[in-house]
Amino acid sequence: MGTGSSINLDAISHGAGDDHAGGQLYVSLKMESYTPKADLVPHVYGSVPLVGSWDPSKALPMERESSSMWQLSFVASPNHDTLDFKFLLKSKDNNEPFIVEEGPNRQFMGGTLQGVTRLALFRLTTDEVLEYRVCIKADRVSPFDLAASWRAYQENLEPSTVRGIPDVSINAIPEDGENGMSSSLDLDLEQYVVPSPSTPVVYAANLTENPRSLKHNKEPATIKEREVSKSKSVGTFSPLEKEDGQQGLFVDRGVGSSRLVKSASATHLSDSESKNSMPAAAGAVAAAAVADQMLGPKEDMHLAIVLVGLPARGKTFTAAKLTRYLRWLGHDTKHFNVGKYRRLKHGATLSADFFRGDNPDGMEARNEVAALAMDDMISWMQEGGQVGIFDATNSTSQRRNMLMKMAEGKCKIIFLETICNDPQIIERNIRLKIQQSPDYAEETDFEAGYQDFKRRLDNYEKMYEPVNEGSYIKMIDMASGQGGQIQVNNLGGYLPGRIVFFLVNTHLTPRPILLTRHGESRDNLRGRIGGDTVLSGKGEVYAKKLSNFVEKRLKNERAASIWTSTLQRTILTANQIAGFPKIQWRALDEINAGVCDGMTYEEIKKNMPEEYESRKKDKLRYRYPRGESYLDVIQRLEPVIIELERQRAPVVVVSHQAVLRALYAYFADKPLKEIPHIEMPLHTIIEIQMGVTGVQEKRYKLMD
Ligand SMILES: Nc1ncnc2c1ncn2[C@@H]1O[C@H](COP(=O)(O)OP(=O)(O)OP(=O)(O)O)[C@@H](O)[C@H]1O
Ligand SMILES: O=P(O)(O)OC[C@H]1O[C@](O)(CO)[C@@H](O)[C@@H]1O
Repeated sequence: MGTGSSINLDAISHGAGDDHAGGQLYVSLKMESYTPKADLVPHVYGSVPLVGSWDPSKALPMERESSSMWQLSFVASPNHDTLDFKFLLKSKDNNEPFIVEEGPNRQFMGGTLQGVTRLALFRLTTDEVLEYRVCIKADRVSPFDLAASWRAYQENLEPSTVRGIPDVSINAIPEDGENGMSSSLDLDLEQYVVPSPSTPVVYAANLTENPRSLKHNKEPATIKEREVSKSKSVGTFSPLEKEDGQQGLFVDRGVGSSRLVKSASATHLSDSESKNSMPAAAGAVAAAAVADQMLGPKEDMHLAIVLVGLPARGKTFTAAKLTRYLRWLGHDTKHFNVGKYRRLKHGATLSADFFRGDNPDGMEARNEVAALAMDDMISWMQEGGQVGIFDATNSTSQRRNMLMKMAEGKCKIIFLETICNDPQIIERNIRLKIQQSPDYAEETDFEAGYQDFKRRLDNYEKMYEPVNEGSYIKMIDMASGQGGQIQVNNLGGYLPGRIVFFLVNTHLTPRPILLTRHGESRDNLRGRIGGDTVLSGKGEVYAKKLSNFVEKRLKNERAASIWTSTLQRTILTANQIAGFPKIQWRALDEINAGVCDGMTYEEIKKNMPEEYESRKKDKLRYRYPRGESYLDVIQRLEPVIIELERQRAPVVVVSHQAVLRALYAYFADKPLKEIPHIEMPLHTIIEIQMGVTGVQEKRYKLMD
């Protein structure tokens, strides 16, 4: 095969990461000034399975990047194994004819091309030769840029170079081929990819509340409706005023039908009311809600987390993540983004001048939309909402005092300031902003958008006053990957404590979380729930496939961990995975079916029809006699979620249907009421990709 002295290509430029830093190698093969010959398309074939193992019929087609440029890029670890390859021309959908370029094999080894980057010569006839310029580039960048570029590429379905981030598409090199060569990433996993049900990832601010003035403000027609809407209030307790004005405490501890605390005027909620009311949290959150409800001042029943920070400091990102966490715990939480209000009222193409501190019209307009959003949030709280996340820069004391005045007697404000001093992170954030923010969606010139945002940022920096009033949390350099710090002032209560604990454990380091049920068990075959049986033959096959998958998918990971429940079907499923520590979590055990454990659904329906009906009516809150409800499962999974957020290395979670529904719902931000009905098929891996732009998902079905 190809030989040649090893030289560093001029084209190789080391990108954002330092030479000694970790990170991936992005290799980009480009061929230009291709004048199409019939339907011949440039391909690459070579020594590893990804590129056909020298079989032209399995050559990898290059993608057209522009009218005259074709490209193929892949991710490799700096110490990847040698790749011998050649360009060839053939049609995409059949294998004849194909024309292989003249000359020796090209060889890519250890991140450098061996030999010079010669032209690609294709001999069509004895006297007709096509010449194409070839460019082979290898850049080393941090995982951050990988995640950011990949996201931008996915979202824009275009080479993300157009909007400022190096073009990256991930075509990995497959596993060991017959020639025994291993490679850094495995494209043959792609053959297992199945569609994900989740909606395409949307810019976080777009998912926030719309101004009430823009939608029908449907006031509940009668007191009764108002009572039911109140019963949506957060947590477990909400005062229910009956027609005669008497108070009854409504306690929902995740039990099949709402039970009322013994009280003189306790009244039973009608089915429609209990069914319609916001399913409350259970366990610790319920107990805390009782305490806060009974002991705390009225305004403490409603909490406003008011973001503070310069642009591109992660306010919206943090606000969206916190909203997702609190909703998953059963708190009625809404995210109000003032930028969205501003765009709806004043348009999305305002220049940096709108944000100048000496622009009276701009200042007035900004305060006006902030007050509008605050009014909406307070109105929502008065209808029963509990936690409002108020997302804006709120960058001056004047603005914050305005908000505190509006909140007096209505809700408790805690300021949450995000501070970032790392210029590289700020730079990356700005690039992501230009990529994703609706403010620049119509800006086709990345550089112009970038400069405008920098001017906007400069305008804010001139006016910025760090938080030093009231109750506040300061997150300082939490995104740098080296921990950062959190400062807390004048904070108390259960929920603020949970919020601080959550924020302390979150970070932005990109890493995958792989979720999978155990392999098919003997009880699955019999249709029996719960139990602790071993795997069926099919389940054992899955265990083997899973270990192969994990070995390939986590091949380049220095560290990872495997989490199972304490039930043998998950332990046996993970048994064959080698090389990573295994941890058994009792919290990952399947929902406890109590007296129904080991029964089939038919047997429950026949022998315990009232239990069967209760569960069917409200599967989220129904609790098996001497067993659990889904709300109970969520509560016991909260420490698992915190630990998954805290981990910086990949985690493989091997658990059970109900448990995985709850975990998946957290990452996919599914409403509580959907959790018990989420499709969670056997023998399928859900890869949750946690990264700088939020959560994405990919699914692999290894077998039926
Ligand atoms: N604590 C943090 N510190 C620095 N960067 C962060 C933090 N959290 C998230 N980020 C990153 O900041 C990027 C931009 O965040 P986001 O859009 O939330 O900024 P923002 O502060 O809301 O900006 P703007 O005020 O212009 O809306 C996110 O994509 C994320 O990668
Ligand atoms: O909430 P559902 O739909 O009954 O699913 C939970 C059930 O799924 C299983 O894991 C498998 O049937 C049972 O052990 C468990 O009770």
